[in-house]
Amino acid sequence: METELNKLVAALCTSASVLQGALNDENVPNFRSDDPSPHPWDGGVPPPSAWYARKALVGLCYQIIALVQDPLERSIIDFTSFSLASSMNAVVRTQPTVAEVVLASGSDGIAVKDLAKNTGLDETKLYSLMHLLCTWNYFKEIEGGHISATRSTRALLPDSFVHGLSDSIIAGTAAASMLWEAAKTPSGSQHPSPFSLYHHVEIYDWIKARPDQIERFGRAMDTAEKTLDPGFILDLPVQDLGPNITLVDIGSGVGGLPMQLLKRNPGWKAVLQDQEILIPQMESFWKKDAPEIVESGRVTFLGHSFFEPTPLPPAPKDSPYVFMIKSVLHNWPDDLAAKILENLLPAAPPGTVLMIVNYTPAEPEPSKTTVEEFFRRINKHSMAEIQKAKIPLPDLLGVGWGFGDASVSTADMLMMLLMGSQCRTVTALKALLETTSWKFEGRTDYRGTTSVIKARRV
Ligand SMILES: C[S@@+](CC[C@H](N)C(=O)[O-])C[C@H]1O[C@@H](n2cnc3c(N)ncnc32)[C@H](O)[C@@H]1O
Repeated sequence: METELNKLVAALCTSASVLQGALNDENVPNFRSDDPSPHPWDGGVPPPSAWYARKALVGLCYQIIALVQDPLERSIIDFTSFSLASSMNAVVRTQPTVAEVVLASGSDGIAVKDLAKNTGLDETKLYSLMHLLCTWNYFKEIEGGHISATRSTRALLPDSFVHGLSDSIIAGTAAASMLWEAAKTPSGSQHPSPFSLYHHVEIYDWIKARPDQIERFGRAMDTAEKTLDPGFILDLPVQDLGPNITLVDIGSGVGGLPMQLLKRNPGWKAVLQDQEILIPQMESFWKKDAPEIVESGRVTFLGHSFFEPTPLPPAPKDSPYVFMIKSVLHNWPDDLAAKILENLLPAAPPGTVLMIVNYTPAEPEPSKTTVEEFFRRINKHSMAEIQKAKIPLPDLLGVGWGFGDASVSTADMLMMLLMGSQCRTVTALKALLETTSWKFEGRTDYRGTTSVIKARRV
C-alpha cells in the first residue's frame, strides 16, 4: 500500500539521488557533517538540478517530521524555539566566540570545561547551550562533555549573519511579544510595528542610535546577499534589457550587485541612489573594487531620499534608464511602497522598465507534476531553459518548496516584526502596482531566495 509516508520517503530518495548525481557529475566533494570547511556549493551556484534537489530535501524532511511526530511535542519544541535563537546569540557574544575556539581545536574537539575557560561562560550553563546547539547540529558532542565542530559551526563565527545581526534580531525577538497586538491592525504607515510598540522607537532610528550597528548591519546584509542570492548575475536574462542602459538602483546600499553587472556589461552605466549619509561609504567601495568604472564616469552616486520625487534628469537617448529596487519594498508598508514607486515617475517615461527584486512568497498552483517528473524535466537543462519551460512544482512539496523556502516566510515575518511591512506574493505585488503607474509584466525565479518582478511604466 502506498502510504503518505512511503510517498514522501520515495520523493526524498529521488531528490537525494539527483543531488548525489550532480555532486558526482561536477566532481565536487560530498557533503560531510564533520567537515567544517566551506563546501564549494555553500554560497556558490550549484547546477539547477542540485539547487532544487537541496530545496526539495529540506522541504520533504520537514514534511516527514510534521507527519510522524506527535503534534503536541512538535508544538512545544517550536513554541519554545526562541531557545535556539537565544543560544546562538549567547555563543556569538563571547570573545573569542565559542565557534572560534571549537574550530581551533580541530577534529579532536575540546572539553566543555576548557571551552568555558576560553570564552568566559559558566561551564554548567555552557554545557546546556551546547546540548541545544548539538541537537540542532551546530556542534557535536563526540564524547561526554567533549565538543567538536560540524559543517554548520562556521555559521556562528564573528563574520557571520548571526553575529552581525545579533543585537537587532534579539531586539526583534523581544518585540515579537507585541505581534499578537499589532497583527490586528492593517498594514500601513499609520499603524505601529511590533518593534515600535515594544521599543517606542522605529527600527531605523534604533539602529542609527547605535553606530556600531550600522557597520555590522551592512556587513550582515552583504553576507546574506552573497549566501542567499548567488545566481542573480548568472541567471537573470539581462541581455533582454539591451546593451546600452543606465541602471538606476534605488536604495542601492553600497551597490555590490550593480558593480558585478557593470563589470559584465561594458555598455551599461549606473546611478546608485541611497541615503546621503551612505554616499562616502559607497564611493570608497567602488574606488577600491572598480576604480576603472569610477574613473570612466560609468557610475554616479545620488544621495537622495526615495520618499521625495527623484531629481534625476531625463535619461540620455542612447542609454535609457532601467530602474531596479532590490530588497527595499518589503521594508515598507503598502502606502509608502507605492510612494517610493511613484517618486520615480519624473524620470520614467512610458515604457520604462522596473525590476523589483524581492522575497516573493509562493502561492498555491495545483499541479500533477511528481517529484520524479520535475527532476527528469529539469535534468541537465540550463537555468534559462528551466525559466522558459515554467514547469509546475510538485504538489507533494506543499506550496512552493514548503520548508525548503522557509527563508522567505521567515523574512516575511521579520519585516512584519521589525517594520510593520511584508514580503509580497505576486498577487499582492500586482495589487500594489495597480495603485501606481507601473504595470506587472512577469516574474523570474533564479538560483536565489528572491525573485525578479518586471514591471513597465504605463
Ligand atoms: C535592505 S537594504 C537593501 C540594499 C540593497 N538594495 C541590497 O539589495 O543589498 C535597504 C536600503 O534602503 C536604503 N534606504 C532606507 N531609507 C531610504 C530613503 N529614505 N531613501 C533612500 N534609501 C533609503 C538603506 O540605506 C539601505 O541601503
